[in-house]
Amino acid sequence: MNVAEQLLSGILDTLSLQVAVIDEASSILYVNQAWRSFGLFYGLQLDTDWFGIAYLDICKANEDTNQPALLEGVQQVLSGARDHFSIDYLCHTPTQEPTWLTLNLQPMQSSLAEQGPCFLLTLTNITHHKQVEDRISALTLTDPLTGLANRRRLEQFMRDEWSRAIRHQSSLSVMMVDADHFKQLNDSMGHAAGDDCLRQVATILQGFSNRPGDLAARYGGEEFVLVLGQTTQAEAVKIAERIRQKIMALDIRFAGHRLMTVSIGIASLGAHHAQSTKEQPARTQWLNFSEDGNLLLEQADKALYVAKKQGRNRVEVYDKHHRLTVPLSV
Ligand SMILES: Nc1nc2c(ncn2[C@@H]2O[C@H](COP(=O)(O)OP(=O)(O)OP(=O)(O)O)[C@@H](O)[C@H]2O)c(=O)[nH]1
Repeated sequence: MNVAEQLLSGILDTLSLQVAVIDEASSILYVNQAWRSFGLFYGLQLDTDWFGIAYLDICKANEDTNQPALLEGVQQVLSGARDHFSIDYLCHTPTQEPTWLTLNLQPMQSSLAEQGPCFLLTLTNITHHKQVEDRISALTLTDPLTGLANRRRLEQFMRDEWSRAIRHQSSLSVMMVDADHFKQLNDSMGHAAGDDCLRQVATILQGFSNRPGDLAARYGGEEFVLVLGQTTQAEAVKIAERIRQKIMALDIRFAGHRLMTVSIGIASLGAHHAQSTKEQPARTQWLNFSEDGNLLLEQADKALYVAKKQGRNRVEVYDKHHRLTVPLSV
């Protein structure tokens, strides 16, 4: 090795990036030290002979990399169908915490006379970057005051739960919970005490969001939403009553001796919304609901409005006061 070759080899072995060079048949021609070291996590020795092993075979033998998008991308670069391929994947080794890697593959500028075209393959550890991304994404979906889901998260969740309920023809209930006379509470106790009350209401709602299909969210101001998957209207009414009682039991008094209470509006998607007719069987009607979870939120809000009008500190359901007007697109 001349000086330049020694330096180059030193540079490649100093990189924390895993580097390999493969040929058109995906056979490995070279791996650097970081690549060998990562092999240790799979129980391989540092002096494992990688030369000649087909990289695509390694990918196919491993659950993390045996995915159509990855295999196809690699094959496309090797066949010249594309000039670059990159993919992120989660890598599980037997001895290490799961690691996120970015795979990059591209043809090299120079090729070896006897090997034909060569391709540079790099694997970059992006675990830290992914963790930060997850934290940021969690923050953008959380209400900072109460720690509940925020409106953006609620809207995502509603879309998913709505389509799940339609797909499985299961029930789904949504309740809108609004603190009564909260302006007065703020005015008499101060904004900080108001914030504390909102946190206490949030804790109670969170306590009723126990299953994967449930979500407690702050809708805005002193208004909250509780989504209850696979919950009928009758069940939701019972839960809402318990919530109303629990909030009264906090015994928060303001403006003289007024007790803090909440009004609750409920809307549900359930079998009774899709009664069959001669012309159209129930199933067809169900599937004809527009794919929009916002409908339930709007209906719950209307029921809440009725609860407020009827004197507050009460639970109202949407279809008790309104005929359902879900459009059936026939
Ligand atoms: N402390 C506190 N108050 C808030 C927050 N967000 C909204 N509010 C207050 O909540 C009050 C809501 O007042 P209104 O919309 O008039 O409703 P209300 O007084 O509860 O009356 P009803 O809903 O009709 O019973 C306003 O005074 C807002 O300033 C918050 O994050 N913290």
